[in-house]
Amino acid sequence: MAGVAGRLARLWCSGALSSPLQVTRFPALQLHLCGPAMRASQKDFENALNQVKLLKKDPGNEVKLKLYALYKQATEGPCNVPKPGVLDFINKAKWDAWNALGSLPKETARRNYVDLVSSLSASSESSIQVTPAADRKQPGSDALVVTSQDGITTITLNRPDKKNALTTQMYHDIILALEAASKDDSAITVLTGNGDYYCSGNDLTNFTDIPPGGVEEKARSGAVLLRDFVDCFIDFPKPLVAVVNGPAVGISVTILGLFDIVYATDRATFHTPFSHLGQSPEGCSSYTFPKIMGPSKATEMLVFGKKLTAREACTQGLVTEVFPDSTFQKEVWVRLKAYSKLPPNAMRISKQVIRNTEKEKLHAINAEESNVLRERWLSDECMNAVVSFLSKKAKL
Ligand SMILES: CCCCCCCCCC/C=C/CC(=O)SCCNC(=O)CCNC(=O)[C@H](O)C(C)(C)COP(=O)(O)OP(=O)(O)OC[C@H]1O[C@@H](n2cnc3c(N)ncnc32)[C@H](O)[C@@H]1OP(=O)(O)O
Repeated sequence: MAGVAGRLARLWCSGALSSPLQVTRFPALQLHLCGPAMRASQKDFENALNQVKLLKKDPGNEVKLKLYALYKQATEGPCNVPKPGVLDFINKAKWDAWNALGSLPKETARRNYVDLVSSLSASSESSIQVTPAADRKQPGSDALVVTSQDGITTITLNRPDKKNALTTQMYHDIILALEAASKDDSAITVLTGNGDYYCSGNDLTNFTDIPPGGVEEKARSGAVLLRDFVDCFIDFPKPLVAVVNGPAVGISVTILGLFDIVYATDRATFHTPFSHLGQSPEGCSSYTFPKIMGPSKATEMLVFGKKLTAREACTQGLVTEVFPDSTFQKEVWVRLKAYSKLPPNAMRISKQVIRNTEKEKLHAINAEESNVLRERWLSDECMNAVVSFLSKKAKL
């Protein structure tokens, strides 16, 4: 990521972004390239600084790095701090982006910052998917699709190119979708994935999006988000079904212990490589997995990262039933449509009778797991694993 941002920033400085394609992608540059010395006043710059806080859509890490670099260049001039160590990957990415601006004059950096923010504000206003976080009722992006039909609300993870890895926005949106589904008139709620994967777990680029408070602050807010996310599954009042359409990794596996039914294609696998990633179990799996499959099988999965096939997961009790991939969708949906016609109140009450005795305990376990993980995220073991993945040196 640092490389891409650095290359982008270097191109920007060199004026090479003047081709029609690049001007379309960064419309703000058009102003900068076509007019001689269009100046940005200090007031324009301050307005842009305020505007950036009001962006409705997360512009992504590359753009944020660029904003950071331009801000530093505009306020302090060329990069004047020592290069961070190789393991300090977030500060190094920021340093790279700033350093790549070379001797770009402060005034030009200010102008570019103002133009970039104004292009972001324009595209953010024209996006119909986005609503302010505070009153967001629908998913904030198309990475999550929620449909309701035949008494079933289906929440579909929709980032097939990224194996449905969960961004922070998606955690928020799943929370909102579950809250809405708990109150709508559907009888059953389903979580599934689009594409060949069910879900590859936490999106590891979540680790690169560091707030001004630094990594500690990120770990703290990550732990709160994790806890809120898992709490929603613990409290979900209606039958909750996972339709596992392909391999599942990390948190998408651990929360299965909180589902009422798990249907899986025979192509699915179940993998919780927490030790490999320097992390520790979440989703209440430290409690549900030993309970479901016994402590030693749970240890193989959660401590040693043993990957289970769908049939193994079914034998261990994590999966309810396995279907041949060729008939998976058809068989599962016929089954679910039939179940959704059962009296909804009776189903809800029966679920609660089955689950309620454990709720308090599960909330306490969730809180503890989230705290432990917060510490883990700050460990060298975890940081090294994330760096390895992001620099394409490691895969599971
Ligand atoms: C302090 C931070 C807090 C943030 C907020 C946290 C809130 C809660 C956190 C809860 C914690 C959960 C723990 C976990 O879930 S651990 C599991 C994490 N997942 C992984 O480690 C999987 C990593 N991915 C892989 O190993 C492989 O991609 C794969 C899944 C085995 C698939 O391999 P395959 O060769 O088939 O496909 P590609 O690798 O080419 O993947 C296609 C593209 O998708 C990108 N990808 C896939 N998975 C992820 C992921 N988890 N995070 C980010 N990106 C992912 C992959 O990079 C490819 O992208 P590209 O096309 O741009 O190269």
